[in-house]
Amino acid sequence: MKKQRSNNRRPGGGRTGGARGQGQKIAGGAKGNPGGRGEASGSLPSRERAAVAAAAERPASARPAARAGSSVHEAAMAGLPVVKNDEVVIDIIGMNHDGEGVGRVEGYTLFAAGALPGEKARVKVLKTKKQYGYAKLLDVVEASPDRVAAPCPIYDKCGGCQLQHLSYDAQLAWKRQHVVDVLERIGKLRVAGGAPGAGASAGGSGAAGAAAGTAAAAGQAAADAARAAEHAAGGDHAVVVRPTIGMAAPWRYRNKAQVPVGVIDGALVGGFYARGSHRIIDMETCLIQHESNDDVISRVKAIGRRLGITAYDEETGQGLLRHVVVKVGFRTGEMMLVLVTNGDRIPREDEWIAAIREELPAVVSICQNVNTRQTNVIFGDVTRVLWGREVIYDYIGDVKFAISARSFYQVNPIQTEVLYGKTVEYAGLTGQETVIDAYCGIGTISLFLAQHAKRVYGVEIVKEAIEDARVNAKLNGMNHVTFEVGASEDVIPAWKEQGIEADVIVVDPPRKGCDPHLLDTIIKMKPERVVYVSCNPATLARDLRILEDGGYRTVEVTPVDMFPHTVHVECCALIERSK
Ligand SMILES: C[S@@+](CC[C@H](N)C(=O)[O-])C[C@H]1O[C@@H](n2cnc3c(N)ncnc32)[C@H](O)[C@@H]1O
Repeated sequence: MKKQRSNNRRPGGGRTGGARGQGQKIAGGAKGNPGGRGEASGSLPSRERAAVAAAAERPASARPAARAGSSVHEAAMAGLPVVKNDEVVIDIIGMNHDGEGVGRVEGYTLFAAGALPGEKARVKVLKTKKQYGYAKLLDVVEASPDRVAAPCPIYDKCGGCQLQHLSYDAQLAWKRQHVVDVLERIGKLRVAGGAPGAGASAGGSGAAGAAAGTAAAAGQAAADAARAAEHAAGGDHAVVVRPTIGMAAPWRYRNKAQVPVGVIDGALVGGFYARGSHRIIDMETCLIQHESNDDVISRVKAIGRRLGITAYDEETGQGLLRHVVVKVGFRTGEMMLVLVTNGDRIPREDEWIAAIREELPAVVSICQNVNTRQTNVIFGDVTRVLWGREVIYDYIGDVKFAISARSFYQVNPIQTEVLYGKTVEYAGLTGQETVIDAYCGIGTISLFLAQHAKRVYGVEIVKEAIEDARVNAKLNGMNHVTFEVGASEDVIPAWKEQGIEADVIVVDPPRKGCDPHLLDTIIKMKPERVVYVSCNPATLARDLRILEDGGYRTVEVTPVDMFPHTVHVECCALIERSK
């Protein structure tokens, strides 16, 4: 993507102001709007880490909203250098897990959404806590060379993406640096070339972010050399963190859209909830969504308006159409449309179906899901096929998958193939191995591994996912794969008791990481290799420390960018049994 330098903050922001000293107080101001979240640090000097870590310990939902009077009072009582509504100019020295810029006023940490590392920014304090506070970006006084103009016209309102204002190279470098930071800080691991200044850092000072992509490659070469030297010397090992594998074209990558439906000025609309609210904003295009999904949603809304279909109203519980869900098979082009409705009966159902079939020939499955509960959960329990097939098909690599209305399927199929390819590479399969895939979902990784293994066992806690996994194994003629429903921490010890031994164990847990009992079982089962696929570097680092203490050695970690322009960091780690 062409990098556009900009001195302006994100769309809708103010102008570039004049330079002022770091942390210089400007004025008290009008009422602020409390908001923002803070989580684990990425790329921060050690001084900030304690404050950021403290913020990370509490989930956003548990953090109380600021109360205007008490916030100012508390800040004054605590002797903080700023109080609510102060305006200050600060240097942004890092970016936290939520993509918020991190700055300091006399050692006090402020998080400001939209500000980038290396920038000087004028911000207004929204909320103060004892160790850190939140501020609103008013002006970028000095812009980072990594700042780009976000191409999405609704970026500021939507909240689905958090990093569109950061160049893609710098996003990748920041994700790698975030992994390095947590491995060192939480995992207490030594990262080859991971010390400050040696690796890529979009969160470093000033121009460090600009050179981040190149620095990543240079840091990597240094890392490889360091690792080879250590091996030769037989010394303490260092983990290699590879550069983040990004997308050649990091847009339009999502295969699934779930759009809430509502009414604006009497017309049926669908799009997204405005940031921090349940107000629906109409949207015609989403730049990270496959174009076909945009097209289907736009036409379905138009057909709904033509037929006088009512939209569900969250407050009154009245109205019919709640969500439009669309899935597309990137390889096959097949599409599924799911109308989530507040009730069984769809008025003029035949006309709906006829219009969709005529206008959208790629749609091979039209389903209805009924959800009459007053809840934020999208799907209800009952799904029926209105027309066409129950499933669409798609491929990851050479493996074919049947995807139903409710199946979980990775949303970025291009990068899923990259991630699973890395998993297979780290598993080091020759065709003779027995592999266990813990937290297997619908068996995507299991079947990918099964192409290269003697036997694969998959375990997953959701019964429907295991049913899908078995269907998919059959679809691919793979009868050397066994799936079982249950908690990995219960089923795998039972397998061990039954005499099942694994050469390789693959884990792909949810954000909270692996259950300690499972890690204990892995250590006792002594597989040669463990491959850890993680959507949360912090819990990955925590679990790697447990495996290291249990006689394993983390060899290499590769971040894979599954969700460009968002703060989500996915990675794959190779862990070997120490000799
Ligand atoms: C990150 S997903 C991975 C899914 C799959 N490996 C994939 O790539 O599509 C984590 C999965 O773990 C499942 N899960 C959560 N807790 C579990 C547990 N204790 N034992 C087994 N599976 C669990 C979830 O239902 C979910 O399908």
